Amino acid sequence: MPNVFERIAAIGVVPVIAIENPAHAVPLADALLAGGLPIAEITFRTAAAAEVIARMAQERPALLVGAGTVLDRISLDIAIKSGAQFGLAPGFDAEIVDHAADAGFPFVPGIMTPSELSAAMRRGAQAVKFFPAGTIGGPEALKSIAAPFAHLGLKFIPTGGVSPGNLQDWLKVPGVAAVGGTWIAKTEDIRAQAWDKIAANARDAVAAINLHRHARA
Ligand SMILES: O=C(O)C(=O)C[C@H](O)[C@H](O)COP(=O)(O)O
Repeated sequence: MPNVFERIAAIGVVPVIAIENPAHAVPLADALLAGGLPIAEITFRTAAAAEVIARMAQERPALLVGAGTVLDRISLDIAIKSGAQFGLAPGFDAEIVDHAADAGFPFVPGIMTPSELSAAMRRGAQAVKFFPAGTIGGPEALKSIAAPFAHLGLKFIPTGGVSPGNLQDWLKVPGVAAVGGTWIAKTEDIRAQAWDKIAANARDAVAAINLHRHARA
């Protein structure tokens, strides 16, 4: 069984989700699964996050459920208790990274500078979220920042400003395991229960990943 980081890399795209209503958890999971995208990052930006994670984890075990926007130890504990299989944060916080490691919980901290990358690496991170990817300077910025660390095998998940239009450029950067973004399952589409639209977005994203991988094979 591949570990969580390997599973994320195999899927190649992580939908970042802010969902408001726990009743939408299972239909959203089904839309993603129908689109061939068995992963969700449920952010702690809404009060519903823990309940959504719990419902998805219990009722749709085929979905790899991560907790996003984990900004403190309490959220981390709640994420673990709710059944999240991994966690992510937009920034690097050594206390949270250590707490996750102590709990044996796979965690992806956010970084935007070589110093943060270095600190994340020293604390044992295997993968980092490059955030806010577009604003920092796009794929060229990540290429430059990652170059001195390339021999260490660290994996990157650029997030923030990634879209269907630039996804291919991000995937070309060495070390990028997956891309992340909100475009697949937007809060307003979840609110409107636009499950077919979300499934279609998921399908398109998966197709773009596969196209890139076949072109390289
Ligand atoms: O919430 C977090 O923990 C984050 O890391 C932030 C999100 O990943 C970005 O807000 C993505 O935003 P888009 O540019 O709309 O794809």
